[in-house]
Amino acid sequence: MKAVEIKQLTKFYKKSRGIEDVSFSIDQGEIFGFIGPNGAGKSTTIRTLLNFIFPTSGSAAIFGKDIVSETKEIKKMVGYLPSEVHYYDDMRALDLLTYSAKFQQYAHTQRIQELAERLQLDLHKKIEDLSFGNRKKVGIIQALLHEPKLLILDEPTSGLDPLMQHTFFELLREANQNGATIFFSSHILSEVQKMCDRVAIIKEGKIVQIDHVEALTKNNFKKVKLVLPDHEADNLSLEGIIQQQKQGDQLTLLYNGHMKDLMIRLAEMDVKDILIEEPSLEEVFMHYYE
Ligand SMILES: Nc1ncnc2c1ncn2[C@@H]1O[C@H](COP(=O)(O)OP(=O)(O)OP(=O)(O)O)[C@@H](O)[C@H]1O
Repeated sequence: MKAVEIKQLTKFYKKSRGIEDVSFSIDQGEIFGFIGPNGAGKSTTIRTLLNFIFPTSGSAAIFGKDIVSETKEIKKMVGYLPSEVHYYDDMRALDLLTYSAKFQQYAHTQRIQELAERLQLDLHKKIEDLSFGNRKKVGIIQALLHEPKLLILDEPTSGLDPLMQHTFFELLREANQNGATIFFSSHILSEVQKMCDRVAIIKEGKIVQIDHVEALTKNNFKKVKLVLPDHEADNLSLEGIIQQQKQGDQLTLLYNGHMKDLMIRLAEMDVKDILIEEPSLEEVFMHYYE
């Protein structure tokens, strides 16, 4: 059974497009990245999965349960961190989390304390007195508290300082080692590259690519840095060059053609130095959006 199975899911807000014909699945135990620019449809997908909004057509299941008719069962298995955390401002963080734990039928006072300590959150402050980042920590604790089988995280690191991001990723890895599946939506590609096994790229409401992070960055593309003398041209024309940029005496190419063709072309040139490396997910990703 898949942790998440989405089949031709479509959501229109009246006439405007949210997502269209989205299909993919996430295996149990996977850390799955979901990336795309603003307005691509990441939150719409997540909100539909959690039954906050109804699909226009298509279907999806979480651990075999239908997202519309069996949402109650799904909620027990899912920890959700929204991109923006809104709470009752007048409550203390501790009271809110204790209330939330009771709601989930979990009396986990010790776990609340433990997570708050690791995230350096003062539980005795009122929500309204917490900074954006500290509110986010309340959301993280709430999502992790009942040790859910699936964690759905929408832009989870926004507002966290680098040290806290590190702690947060540690907590996620621990949850994953204990069996949790993680669905990680983000537009910060470096963190998706660091955390995720596979990634789906969404653009204008449609999935444009699904692959292993490693395959996306390793198999298809190479980043080629050439140092050229002044008399060489500022650009290179060769099939397979996706992008090129000249800075000083350095020409950087994003290339997905045959290596041999590139070698033959370079052999005709006066190349002073060359470096061939794997592009970052960001460099590959940007290409999908041009
Ligand atoms: N409540 C709504 N009413 C009408 N249109 C909406 C609504 N919510 C989202 N949309 C539209 O649906 C599309 C997808 O938006 P969505 O918020 O899912 O994108 P996103 O990938 O999460 O973007 P971001 O990274 O900015 O959060 C956008 O064109 C957006 O304008």
